[in-house]
Amino acid sequence: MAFVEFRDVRKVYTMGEVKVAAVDGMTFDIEQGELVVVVGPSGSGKTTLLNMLGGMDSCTSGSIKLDGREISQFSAKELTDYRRYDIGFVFQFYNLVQNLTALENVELASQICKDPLPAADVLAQVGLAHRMDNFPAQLSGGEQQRVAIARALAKNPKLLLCDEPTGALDYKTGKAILKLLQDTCVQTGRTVVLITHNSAFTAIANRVIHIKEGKVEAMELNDHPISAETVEW
Ligand SMILES: Nc1ncnc2c1ncn2[C@@H]1O[C@H](COP(=O)(O)OP(=O)(O)OP(=O)(O)O)[C@@H](O)[C@H]1O
Repeated sequence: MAFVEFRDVRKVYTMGEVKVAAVDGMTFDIEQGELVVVVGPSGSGKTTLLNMLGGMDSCTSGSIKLDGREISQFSAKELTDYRRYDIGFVFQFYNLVQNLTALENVELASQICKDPLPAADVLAQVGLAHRMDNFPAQLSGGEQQRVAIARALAKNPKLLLCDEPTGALDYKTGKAILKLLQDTCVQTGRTVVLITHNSAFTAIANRVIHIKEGKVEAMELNDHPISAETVEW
């Protein structure tokens, strides 16, 4: 049994008379400790896939399992617990609380989960030991994204889900964030899923899932991922 199992998953949105199959029969596995890049053009269903995996949206049919548990059958209460305890999210636009310091932003997440990691330690891990008492407005975009990553990691989640985490950053800063996500995966064994439209990112992954028009077009395993430091786009 794989750590994550997607089996013939569909998500159909209905808008009046029109039905859109955002995810149209996807099947794939993810193993624990992998850095997975899900790549596909705009509108191919990446965010929908991530939202279902993260328990933010339900599937119309099919089966989604994480660590042997059938997410797709969860009640609303079970989904709340799943999002709270099992999943760390990183979004393109950081979503930090502006009137809390970096440390307080991370502590906020720790407060809602069972087995958090110490907020200050995680901030140090992402290279922000010297910026803990700063407010988001006093931090650069890359630093804010590091706080957001620390916030997600402090929950000690089973899965770290990242939706275009470098989308709002310049080239150099984006690369540093990719490196941080790759290091997190290699050094802590955390399973990281990153969605992107940038096919250059596939070179750093252990597993690449190519999606197109709501379907898995191809899946590759990469025995020798390159360091995020050397990736070019
Ligand atoms: N809540 C919704 N209601 C109706 N249609 C939706 C909804 N969410 C997504 N869709 C449609 O489903 C399809 C897939 O969308 P999704 O956001 O998953 O793609 P994406 O690959 O993440 O795109 P992008 O890279 O542009 O964010 C699109 O055609 C989109 O318009």
